[in-house]
Amino acid sequence: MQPRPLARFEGETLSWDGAPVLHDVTLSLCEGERLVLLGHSGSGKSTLLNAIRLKLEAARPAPRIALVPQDPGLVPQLSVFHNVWMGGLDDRSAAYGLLTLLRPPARERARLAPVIERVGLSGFERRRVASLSGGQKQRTALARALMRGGAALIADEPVSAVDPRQSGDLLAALSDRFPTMALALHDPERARALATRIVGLKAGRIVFDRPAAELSLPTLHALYGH
Ligand SMILES: Nc1ncnc2c1ncn2[C@@H]1O[C@H](COP(=O)(O)OP(=O)(O)OP(=O)(O)O)[C@@H](O)[C@H]1O
Repeated sequence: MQPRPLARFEGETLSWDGAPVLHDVTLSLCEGERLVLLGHSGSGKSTLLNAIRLKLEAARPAPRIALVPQDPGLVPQLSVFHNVWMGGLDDRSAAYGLLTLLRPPARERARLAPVIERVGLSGFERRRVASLSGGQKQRTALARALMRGGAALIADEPVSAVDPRQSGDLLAALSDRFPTMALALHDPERARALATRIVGLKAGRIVFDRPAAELSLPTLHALYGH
């Protein structure tokens, strides 16, 4: 049986405020795929991820999705624990949310502990996000997505601020958790290791959309040439 497309584009132009960014986009994201977008800064990776998110949100029934935006959208005044906990906010009542904000119950701390450990932030639970390094903030955002879970993950350069040794391990944690993923990455080697399919963007277009195993590193690096 063919995998089911969760999002599909047929010759679409993707724009911001009427200004086209990507032309003639034909693409689908199917269940079970790990789709990685590669291309120069400004080539439209975030634009395409945003369009994929909108398609997923518009589907009926809409799949549960987790997001790791480029600007991670953490609440800096709150602790690591609270920011991660917010990944599951809409699974709980408002009253329970308020209670947890005021005084995290032990069972909630225990529930989050494995996720916080998975991203290497054990011991940082009580630290305010404002006081963290860029990489620690990014790991907090990844833990929030892992906490949320869902059918699909959309992540925009989710490991850009962590060191290369950790980034492979963090991407593995994401692919263990999410059956379907669409990610922007900037590292062709990481992309090849993670992706089932890679989409290359250049000069306002998709220049290739192929299984990762069929793409050589020189082909991927050529995206960044002039
Ligand atoms: N929210 C937005 N509102 C208006 N224009 C936007 C918005 N986001 C992106 N753009 C524009 O779309 C074009 C492509 O940007 P986009 O962020 O999609 O590229 P990118 O490949 O993700 O870049 P980077 O690697 O630097 O994040 C740029 O010209 C950018 O100014």
